[in-house]
Amino acid sequence: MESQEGSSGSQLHVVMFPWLAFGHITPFVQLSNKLASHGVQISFLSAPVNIQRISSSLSSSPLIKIIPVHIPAVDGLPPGLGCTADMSPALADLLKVALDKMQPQIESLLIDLEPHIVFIDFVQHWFPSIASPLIRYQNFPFRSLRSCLRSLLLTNVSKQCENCLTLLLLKSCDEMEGPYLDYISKIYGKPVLLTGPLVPEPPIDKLEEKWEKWLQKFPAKSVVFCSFGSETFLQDEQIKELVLGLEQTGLPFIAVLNFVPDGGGDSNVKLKIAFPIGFAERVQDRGMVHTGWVQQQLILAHDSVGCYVCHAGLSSVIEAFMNDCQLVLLPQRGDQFLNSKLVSGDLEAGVQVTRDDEHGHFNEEDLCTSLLIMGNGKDFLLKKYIQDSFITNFVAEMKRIVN
Ligand SMILES: O=c1ccn([C@@H]2O[C@H](COP(=O)(O)OP(=O)(O)O[C@H]3O[C@H](CO)[C@@H](O)[C@H](O)[C@H]3O)[C@@H](O)[C@H]2O)c(=O)[nH]1
Repeated sequence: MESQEGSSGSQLHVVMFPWLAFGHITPFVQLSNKLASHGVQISFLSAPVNIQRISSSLSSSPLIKIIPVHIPAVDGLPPGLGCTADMSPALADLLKVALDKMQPQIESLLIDLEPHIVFIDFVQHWFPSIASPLIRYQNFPFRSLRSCLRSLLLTNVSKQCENCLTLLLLKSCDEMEGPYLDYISKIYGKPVLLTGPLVPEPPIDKLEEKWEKWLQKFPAKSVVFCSFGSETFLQDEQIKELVLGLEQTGLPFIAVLNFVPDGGGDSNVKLKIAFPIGFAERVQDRGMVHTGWVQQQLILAHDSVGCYVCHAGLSSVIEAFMNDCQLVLLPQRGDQFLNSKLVSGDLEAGVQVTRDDEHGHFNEEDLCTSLLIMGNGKDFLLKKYIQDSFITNFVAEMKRIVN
């Protein structure tokens, strides 16, 4: 444990303000837990509807406080919503409008909280203009914790923001992508602060009985787990190829498939429509298809699971490494393509499914072939002292900046 005092004598206080989507909230939560265990005080801002789930993953440290923020009314946005998981993409755009209307609220919160540093996300383009006169120290990192190296970084940050930001904050480390991080620092002309990969702590809950009973029927490392995170959805045609590819391997599998939240329709019915004829009957003894949330970390940690087919969302990739699962990558959007290239190329720790050049589609053969290939090369993620050193260095850097 680090000293709780910065060299100025006051405790380092960080405000976390992620975009209202769990793919964004999760890494902020993981960073909060790690920083609190190194003596940093955290104020975590989110909509009331997210608080229960956030508090279930935040450690119970007295240094962490969750602060509910009010979602202002916007025409067309039903009251009470505050998370993209519950809404269509059109409503999620209105939620961004609501976020813009939060400026006076956030300004007074900052006056009350007096943080040293605020970590925000890609949507709060207005933040630097309200924060810079208020933050006690004028340097504050401004960047999503997502793995936005590279092209996303260029597109996500508006010019106005880019000029205001003092530092870039990235969920990464030199061991994974050192040369790219140097490149980012160079093209922006700003220092890059690294959190490390934010390897998660093992979950404290137990795997639901339904999954435990099903998984223990199969030998060690034989089951393929397939899922696409919290906000990535396949089209029906690609679902067909995916499940046919899984069938073709002859291996037992769990596939988790979700659909764009549009406020209507039963996902189980949508799933049946997407299946090839006769598929469910043919795989009934060795295949489970599920729609909805699952305990992903616990499934990946199960002895029977040996391979993970996923979208290359960064946390999912790290969780696969942690649990020594082979990785088969099917990136669908944004940084997932870059993560996938990094893992399958530079790190040689997974296999990216071949796609056609025109539409990026894969077929059942492509998936089946990738599933039969192996990868390795991520041992440093399993070494606790290395993971601890990332946060120790990160806290030291923050203290250096605010003093
Ligand atoms: O049924 C589920 C689905 C997800 N998770 C967890 O949710 C997290 C998902 O993480 P990740 O795959 O990184 O995030 P996504 O929300 O799917 O992805 C978004 O956020 C990532 C950065 O965190 C980006 O890399 C992706 O492109 C972006 O889509 C992981 O901890 C999973 O264990 C579950 O526990 N159960």
